[in-house]
This record gives sequence, C-alpha cells and structure tokens, in this order.
Amino acid sequence: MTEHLSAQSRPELSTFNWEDAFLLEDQLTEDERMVRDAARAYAEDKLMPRVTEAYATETTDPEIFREMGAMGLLGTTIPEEYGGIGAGYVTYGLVAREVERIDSGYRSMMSVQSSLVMYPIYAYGSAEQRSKYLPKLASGEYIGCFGLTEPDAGSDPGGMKTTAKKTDGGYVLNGSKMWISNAPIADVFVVWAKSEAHGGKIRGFVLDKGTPGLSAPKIEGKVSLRASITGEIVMDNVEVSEDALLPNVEGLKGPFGCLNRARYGIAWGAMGAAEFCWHGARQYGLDRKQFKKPLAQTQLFQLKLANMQTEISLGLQAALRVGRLMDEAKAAPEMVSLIKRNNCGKALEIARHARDMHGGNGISLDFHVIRHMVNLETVNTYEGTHDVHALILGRAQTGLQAFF
Ligand SMILES: Cc1cc2nc3c(=O)[nH]c(=O)nc-3n(C[C@H](O)[C@H](O)[C@H](O)COP(=O)(O)OP(=O)(O)OC[C@H]3O[C@@H](n4cnc5c(N)ncnc54)[C@H](O)[C@@H]3O)c2cc1C
Repeated sequence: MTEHLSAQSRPELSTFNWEDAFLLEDQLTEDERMVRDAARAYAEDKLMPRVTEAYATETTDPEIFREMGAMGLLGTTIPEEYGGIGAGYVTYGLVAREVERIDSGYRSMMSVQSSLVMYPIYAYGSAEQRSKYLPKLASGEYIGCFGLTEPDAGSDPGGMKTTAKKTDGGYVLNGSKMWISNAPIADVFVVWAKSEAHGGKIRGFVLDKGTPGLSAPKIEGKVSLRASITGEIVMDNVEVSEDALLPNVEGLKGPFGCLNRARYGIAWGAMGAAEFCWHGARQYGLDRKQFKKPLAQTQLFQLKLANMQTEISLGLQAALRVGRLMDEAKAAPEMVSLIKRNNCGKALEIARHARDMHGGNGISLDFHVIRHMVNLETVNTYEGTHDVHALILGRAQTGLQAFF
C-alpha cells in the first residue's frame, strides 16, 4: 500500500534508536519512568561500586535492604498502608531490570523480599500478619526468605517432606529447605509444609528468626550469584502458635501464586543483565582494534550485536505486554512461563557471546560480563528451570502432562 502514497502523504519515518528499537520508553507512563529513573540512579550509584568486591568475597551487605526500602523498591505493588508504593507490575518489572543490570544477586534479594515474602503475607495473610510484617519488610528493617525447595524436592515441590503437625496451641514443624536466598540473614521465614491437620495439603507458615529449633546455615562456595547469600532452613521441632499459619491459601497454588510474580520480575531482570552485556560488548568492539580496525567493524561482531539487540528488544516488549496484562488481571501463568523461559535463556546466550567478544578481558571481573554470565546460570535454573517451563507450555498446547 505504502508505494501508492505520494511523498507528501507518506507518514514520516522516525530515526532508529539502536538502544530502544521499539520505543519502549514511549510506552511507559510518567510515574513508571520516575520510579525507573530512581531505581537506575540507586543501582548505578550505590550497587555498582560495591558489586565486584561483594562477588569476589562472596559477601552480602544487609544494609542493601534498608537502602532499597528507603528508595521504595521493596514491595512496590503492595498498597501504601502496608509500606509499599501501590505501583503496578510494569513498575515492578522496570525496577527489576535496573537492579539486575548491575547484578542478578541484588535483584534476587529484592525479588524474594517483594514477591516471595511480602506478596504471600499480603495475599494470604491475616490482618495481624499484614500489619506485623509488611511495613518492616517494606522498609528493609526485616529481611525475608521463602522456603519451598528441599534437598529432594526442587522442580517437583509437591514431593516435599517438611511437615506441620497440629499441637494444642498451634503446630510443630520438621524438615529442611535447600538453596534459600537471604535465609542466613533473614528475620522472617515464609515456609511451606505438608499439614496433617489439613489432610496433608501444603500450607504456608511465617516463622520468626530465633524461634527454638529454627536455623539457617549458609551455603558456602557458590560460583554463581555470589553477592546474594543463600542458605538452608533447618526446622527441628519448631513450635509455633496458630497465628503463624497463612490462613487464606492451601495447596501448591500458594507458593505458585508468589512464584508467578517473581518469575515475571525475573523476565525483566534477565533483560537488564543482557542489556549490560550487549552494551559492554558494543563498546568494547568500538574501542578495541585488531587487524588495524575496530572489532565492531567486522561482520561477525555486528551479527552478534544485531542478534543481541533483536532478542532484547523482543524480550522487553513481551515482558511489558505481560506486565500490562497483569495490571489488568488478565495474565495467565503460562504467559509468565513463556517470558521467564525465553528471556532467561536468551540473556544467558547473550552473556556468553559478550564474554567471548571481550576476548581474554572477558574472563576478568573488571569487565563484569563473566559475572553476569555465571549469575544467569542460576537465573535460568531457579523459579522453574528452562526445561520445566517448556513442559508447562507443552502441556498448555497439547493437554498432555509430560512431567511424569
Ligand atoms: C542461588 C539459588 C537461589 C535459590 N533461591 C531459592 C529460594 O529463595 N527459595 C526456594 O524455595 N528455592 C530457591 N532455589 C531453588 C531453585 O528454585 C531450584 O534449584 C530449582 O527449582 C530446580 O530444582 P533442583 O535444583 O532440585 O533441580 P531438579 O528439579 O533436580 O532438576 C535438575 C534437572 O532436571 C530437569 N528436570 C526436572 N524435572 C524434569 C522433568 N519432569 N522432565 C525433564 N527434565 C526435568 C531440570 O530442568 C534440571 O535441568 C534457589 C536456587 C539457587 C541455585
């Protein structure tokens, strides 16, 4: 059709913005941009200067929770009366993207606090639980963790062995959780257990640090996500009163409701890490000369940059679309599986290429790409592995269950 239009009536073509191919910026509201800009400034000014050291020494600074809390970056979707900023899911995603542009570990700390601890207390908790925990979690005074995975139950959380037995005044919990982000420094533990009193159904409990029988040893020696502390949760006859039970949910839909939100944030976050790697590779290719010309002037280098730009542009648009649908309460969990799986897998591939494009320098922490690459191995695995999300999407289109 366009070729029949006269030059005057032909719509103006705008110039291409290589960093923002589909003008994502124009699709955001003023408020979304404002929170995003604040998150970007915080991430660049406060997180970037400490990440290399934190990663190298495998240390997590708990002060980061307080800083994020002061910036309004914890529990962004939680209403203001509980300390959140009552923002939508697009805002939450934009924040995840900025924080993960620096490090997936920092984004993990934030995602766990917001989606896996604050969200279940808000959505499934009693009025008392909401007012006891949410404001302090929002300010970062309390640090939270989420215990679903066990040594023998990862992709299949229904196989968990942790139990809650009814006592006169409440419950006694026994079992252990594995690979739990924030656990060794946590004040609040949201844990999932099979409750005999509820016919063996999975129920959520909120435990306080210091409860006898509750411990959270650190898992040492991780090669990935080293700036984010990870631990076990050991429950050895942990006695809690009735008010530790999350009253308003039972079954796997409890943990899955939280995971769905965290996975959505991860889809944005992974694109932030990928963008860092892409921009880093581009700049490196412009600066470094081999064979008397910039690396960026070679066809292979440009092909890789084009692939990165394409996947990131598509991945961000998809995340934005799902975020808008979440804000309209129209998003299905399978949509989240699709973007979590795609964006993590693509980000990992981009980070590997960026590492290669930096040559020998690519293996140095100073250039950051190998840190992102190794982090993204975890991001591709946790919150539903790349393959497990494929099985969710396979089931959705065939009606056939391929998990077992
Ligand atoms: C750093 C880090 C932080 C984490 N933080 C938390 C946290 O805060 N809270 C929490 O609860 N968990 C957390 N996890 C755990 C994470 O969610 C699990 O590692 C993840 O769900 C995978 O479980 P798994 O490790 O037991 O692997 P498995 O389930 O044993 O999977 C191993 C492999 O088998 C494949 N597989 C499994 N089932 C199937 C199947 N049916 N068909 C085909 N392939 C299959 C998987 O895709 C994978 O490739 C964290 C993990 C890490 C590494």
